[in-house]
Amino acid sequence: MSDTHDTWTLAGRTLTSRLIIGTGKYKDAEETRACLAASGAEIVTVALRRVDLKVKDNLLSWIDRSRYTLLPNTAGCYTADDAVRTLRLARELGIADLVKLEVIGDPRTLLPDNEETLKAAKILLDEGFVVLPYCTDDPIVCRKLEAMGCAAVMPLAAPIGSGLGIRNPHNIRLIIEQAKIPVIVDAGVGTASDAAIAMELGCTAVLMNTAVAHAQVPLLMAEAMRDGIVAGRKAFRAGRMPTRVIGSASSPTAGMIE
Ligand SMILES: CC(=O)[C@@H](O)[C@H](O)COP(=O)(O)O
Repeated sequence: MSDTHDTWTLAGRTLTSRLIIGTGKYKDAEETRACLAASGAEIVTVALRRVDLKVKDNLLSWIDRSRYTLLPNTAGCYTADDAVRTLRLARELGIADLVKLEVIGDPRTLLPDNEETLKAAKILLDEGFVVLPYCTDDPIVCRKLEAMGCAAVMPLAAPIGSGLGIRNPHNIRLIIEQAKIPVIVDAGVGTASDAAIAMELGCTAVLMNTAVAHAQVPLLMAEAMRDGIVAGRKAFRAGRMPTRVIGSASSPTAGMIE
């Protein structure tokens, strides 16, 4: 079955790739560009606070804006005020109105601060930003973010950079069941099977960075993630067979030679 028509929509954009990729932690510009291309991603996210705007050859300049939709993010922000200020700056620089809101609650775990995230989301939505918030895998927080008008919800799989994979598939399932907007698993994916599981659960897309950038061979992992997401999505659409605890013969038993 062709995947050509299995598109999804985010804030009015029609997208084919269900992988959103980060741009941090790569060795250099060449590796960044090669991995982005190999991942097949159409949206790439950039941590605004880590871009050195004083330098001409900065991370932003490595990204072909005619090819990718740029999703500025607020990585490194610990309060709603910080995040809002950072995104206002992005708007002034003409970077984008489609933004990933990330407000971190603690430098050790890098877990999101939901209270500050909700506060920042309200301000940003009032100012006309299209907000994609990173949050815990909490169905209630996701419901509130959706009700406020966020364009998607992005619950974590596990802490940023942990590579632990989906820690609570049950919560992700609950979030998907209730959501009328895209559910994008963000952070903590470690390998292609994690991304496939996210898609098999019914997520709309997956956002990742470290699993590719810190793989032994990042380029190969970028391809593996691309393929894992396609496989997981196909499996979701195909529908898993009913599981059973006892065996069932693969070949028909009728007419079997005695
Ligand atoms: C790139 C980005 O936005 C990160 O803050 C994000 O949450 C990705 O997490 P991983 O690095 O664990 O994939």
